[in-house]
Amino acid sequence: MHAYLADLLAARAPDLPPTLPGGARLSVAGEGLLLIEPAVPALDLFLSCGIHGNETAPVELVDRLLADLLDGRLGAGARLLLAFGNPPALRCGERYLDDDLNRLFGKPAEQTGEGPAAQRSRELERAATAFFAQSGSRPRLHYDLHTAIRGSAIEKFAIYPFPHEAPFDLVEIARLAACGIEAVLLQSKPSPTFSYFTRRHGGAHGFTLELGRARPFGDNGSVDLSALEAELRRLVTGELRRHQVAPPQLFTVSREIIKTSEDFRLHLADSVENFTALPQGSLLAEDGEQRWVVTEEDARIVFPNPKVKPGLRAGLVVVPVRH
Ligand SMILES: O=C(O)CCC(=O)N[C@@H](CCC(=O)O)C(=O)O
Ligand SMILES: [Zn+2]
Repeated sequence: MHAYLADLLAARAPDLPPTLPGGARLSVAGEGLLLIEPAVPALDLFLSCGIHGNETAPVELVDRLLADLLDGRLGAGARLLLAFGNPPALRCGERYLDDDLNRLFGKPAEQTGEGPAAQRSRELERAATAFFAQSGSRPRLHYDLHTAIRGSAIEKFAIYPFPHEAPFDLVEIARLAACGIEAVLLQSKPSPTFSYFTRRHGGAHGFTLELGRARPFGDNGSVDLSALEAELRRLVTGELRRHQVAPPQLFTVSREIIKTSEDFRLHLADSVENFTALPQGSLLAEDGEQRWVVTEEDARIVFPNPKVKPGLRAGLVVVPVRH
């Protein structure tokens, strides 16, 4: 772990130079928020990590990129916003403290309240909005880097937030494949997530990336992020490739299972992994009178979690896109 992250986790003030060795300006845009501005950027790249405080592999990855930018081993040819999303939760190694940050984006204060997570989500929204407001005609990318609670039959996958009237972008899906992302889930409705927010309100290609399983700092050696890191390093230097690679598996999100009360029961063992097949006709979940029966052919479960707060997503039912 390098100095900036160590200071952030220890709640010490950062000790940063005003410029990088190559001349790009460096400024602090808030706690865990760094803005890097070269004179003539080729693209605008926002990397966020640690939105969930126990998801450390992406935090270590961004820490490495930042350390190389600071000592000049990596030159900034892109305008960059780096966000370590939830410092208090990172300090505790918890997914979240008062509320799940990634369920608060784009929501009005009447729905989120004024707790620390709600305030942080608004600070992150402001930073992202201000960042992309200065992008002009430059390409805009946001990768929100996560890891999953459960094991997964597909280790590295991405969520493509609902793009409304825009088509799913095949160049950006190919970029994800070049990053080692094996599957992309195409969302069919809006979400209260950071990547949906930057897509909707920042005009960015926003994606959530799931990079293996959530583990503590220093325990992430088993997940291979080398292809992602190589592409991020290219993007940071300002190189925007059009990748010609085999496409990842595509899934559409058929349904979101929303827990409505504490009576919610998910009929899946805790050991069931992401992308496990769901037998057609089986009872997936119940909540009082409501029953979720698997109607889809070839359905899989992603992010099953019966412990979420009522009102939140307790799982996604996804189906493969037939080519
Ligand atoms: O493994 C899990 O159940 C959750 C892992 C995680 O934090 N995933 C993100 C996905 C965000 C999205 O749908 O774009 C989340 O749940 O916030
Ligand atoms: Zn997460």
